[in-house]
Amino acid sequence: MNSPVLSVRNISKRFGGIQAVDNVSFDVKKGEILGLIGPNGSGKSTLFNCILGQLQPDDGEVSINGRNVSGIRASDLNKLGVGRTFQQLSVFPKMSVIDNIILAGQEHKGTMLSRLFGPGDAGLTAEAEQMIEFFRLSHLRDELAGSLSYGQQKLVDAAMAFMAGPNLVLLDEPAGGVNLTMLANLKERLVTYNAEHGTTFVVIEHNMEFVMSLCTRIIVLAEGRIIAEGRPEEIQSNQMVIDAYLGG
Ligand SMILES: Nc1ncnc2c1ncn2[C@@H]1O[C@H](COP(=O)(O)OP(=O)(O)OP(=O)(O)O)[C@@H](O)[C@H]1O
Repeated sequence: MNSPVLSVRNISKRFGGIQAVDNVSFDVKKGEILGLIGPNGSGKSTLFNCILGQLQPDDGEVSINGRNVSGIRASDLNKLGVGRTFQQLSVFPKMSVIDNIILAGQEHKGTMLSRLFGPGDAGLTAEAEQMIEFFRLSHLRDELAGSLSYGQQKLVDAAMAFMAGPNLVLLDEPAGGVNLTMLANLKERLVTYNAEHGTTFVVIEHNMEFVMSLCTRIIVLAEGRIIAEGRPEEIQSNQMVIDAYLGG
């Protein structure tokens, strides 16, 4: 089957007088790492939230693996193997790293009340242990998530998103506030996961070095519209993109 993992068709979203996303369409194929870049306020997060069912678009349609998911609840998207990370960290600071990751697994499996009941097991410990090892967090397994450095918490956040056993992961500014050593680690882990599992990523990012070296394709948004699309090297030499974003 050749249908794209993610298909976005004519998505528009307005907030009062602001056209945050304006008739945006694109497809993402299995195994692609797509970067979504653009100036502050260009509509990247709004587009993510429309894709993930956290905002209802005014127009347009989103399909995942050929299935129209417009109007679907965010929690049901998890069950389709869609993971996400947020611009703001979503770890529970007073819980250990392992418990945060197990809990994320419970949520992805649709245990809606898991956050109220706290971490049980639900057969997820072994999976969580593997995820901890994969993200090289074993030495921090039992530490409270809130005691970790910001970069380490971002890795925990990523591990949580990956507990969906995802086909598709949307990462919202994974590099934001992360130091250089951690960044290299994060990028290497994402590339390895992509190569080993064929997982598709869509990444919003302002760190150009990170996004250009991580992604196989880049889409540039400005004022809610796609102004360019191409390979990283094409985007970096695109005059319209330099004028609208990279040049500043
Ligand atoms: N809930 C909201 N209510 C009103 N306006 C909003 C809302 N969310 C976003 N906007 C506006 O929509 C536009 C697009 O914002 P959005 O956050 O999607 O941009 P962005 O590209 O993700 O920005 P950044 O890079 O700063 O995160 C902005 O003008 C923003 O002020």
